[in-house]
Amino acid sequence: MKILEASGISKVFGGLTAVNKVDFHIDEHEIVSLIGPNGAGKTTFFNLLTGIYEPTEGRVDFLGAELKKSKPFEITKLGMARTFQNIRLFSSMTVLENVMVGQHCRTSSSIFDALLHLKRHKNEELRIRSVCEEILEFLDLTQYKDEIAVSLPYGIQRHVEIARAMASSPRLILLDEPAAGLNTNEKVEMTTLIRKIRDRGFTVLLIEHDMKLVMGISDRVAVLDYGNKIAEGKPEAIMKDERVIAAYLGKGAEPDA
Ligand SMILES: Nc1ncnc2c1ncn2[C@@H]1O[C@H](COP(=O)(O)OP(=O)(O)OP(=O)(O)O)[C@@H](O)[C@H]1O
Repeated sequence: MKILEASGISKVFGGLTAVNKVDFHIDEHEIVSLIGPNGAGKTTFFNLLTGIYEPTEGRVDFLGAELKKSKPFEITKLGMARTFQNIRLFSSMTVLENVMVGQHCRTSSSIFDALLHLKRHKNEELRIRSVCEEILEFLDLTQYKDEIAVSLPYGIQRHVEIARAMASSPRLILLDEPAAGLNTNEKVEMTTLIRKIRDRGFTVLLIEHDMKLVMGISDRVAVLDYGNKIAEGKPEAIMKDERVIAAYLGKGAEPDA
């Protein structure tokens, strides 16, 4: 089942076409990677999917309905969560608190319930805490739950960001360069984590520059170059695609170099 579909989407900034008439879809439970050289339009494409930008033309359908002028928080509520290229954790909060923020869009008690310390709010708090503790357990992060998130190693912080995305109970998780800044061991752990979240039932779309990770984990890979989708297919086919090699990897380069 198609969970997300972009049909002919473009984004023009002044005179620059950052994304040009791109068709794209992702099926439920797939892991799909979006690759391309610097400036190819990957982040802009993510921003179009998540409501940060409105397409200049084309449309995006998520779970069968068009995302027309939807704001990012509305899209999160619909079931799409994302992480960012630069880690965005709350600096004064613990790991558990950061993850609990992710559940915010699923709460039903109001600010007044909280201010008045109503039982409804307390029960909600307990429910959120238990959901988030389970996510931390699932991602082997329980030992860090009371630590200040930003004091932890970079690799762990990236896992916490993904835990926070999971906490909004999304159908689709978008990961923007999850392996950026990670060392070799951390990249292996990240690969394991992404597989694990897919096996739990999530659908994953990632932007990633690390070819080893991309080719090892993806069911499908889409390639952007100067805003155009120049190739799409299984990793083995993408690695051999002449246009991809020329555009992205440089002629004669090995994809896992
Ligand atoms: N807000 C903006 N205003 C004007 N131009 C922009 C804006 N955002 C991106 N661009 C331009 O659009 C093009 C695509 O940029 P984008 O950041 O989407 O590429 P990318 O593939 O994500 O690159 P990278 O891999 O370096 O993150 C670039 O030429 C960039 O300079």
